[in-house]
Amino acid sequence: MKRAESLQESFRYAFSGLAYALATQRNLRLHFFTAAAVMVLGWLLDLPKREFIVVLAAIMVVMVAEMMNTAVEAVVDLASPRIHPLAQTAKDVAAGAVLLAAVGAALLGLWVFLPRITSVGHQFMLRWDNERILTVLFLILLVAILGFVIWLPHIWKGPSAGASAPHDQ
Ligand SMILES: Nc1ncnc2c1ncn2[C@@H]1O[C@H](COP(=O)(O)OP(=O)(O)OP(=O)(O)O)[C@@H](O)[C@H]1O
Repeated sequence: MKRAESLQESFRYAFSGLAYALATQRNLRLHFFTAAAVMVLGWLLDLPKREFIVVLAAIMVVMVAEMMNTAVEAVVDLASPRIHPLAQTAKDVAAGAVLLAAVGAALLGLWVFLPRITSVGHQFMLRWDNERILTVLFLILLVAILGFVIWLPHIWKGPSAGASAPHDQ
């Protein structure tokens, strides 16, 4: 069995897992883009810190659930490449966990944002007038991160890239 020999190596494997999930799982990328949009909205609306943290936590829960779902799919495909009721249960329950997290996050998002949504344009102009450089830097950073996430599936050559592990499901 392969083991991480140092903390640095453990982190490298963890980042590799994150990159793998982002490169191969369309749903995770979708969550990622939704999260980016929600963050921009929160920033534009000057969301109070406490609410921002709660929204961020909900986003994290959805992403973690999606990654756990990917891990479950990989393990199930490894342990039971053939059709089996238990394999179905494992995959369905993992998918159900993602659904639950996503519905919870969506409800929380509506609760936090809906009352404020009408003032988005006005808030953007205010930000633009008061913090032009910050706004530009923030948007550039965001576009760079999103560009990287879009580009990742085309360049991904990490572990099990060619294997029959879950791919863009
Ligand atoms: N080995 C298996 N035995 C029985 N049923 C399976 C098996 N593999 C998949 N299934 C069924 O097919 C469904 C879809 O499985 P799949 O591996 O394609 O995941 P998915 O739901 O498409 O992935 P994602 O969550 O990434 O969208 C599962 O939820 C399960 O009901």
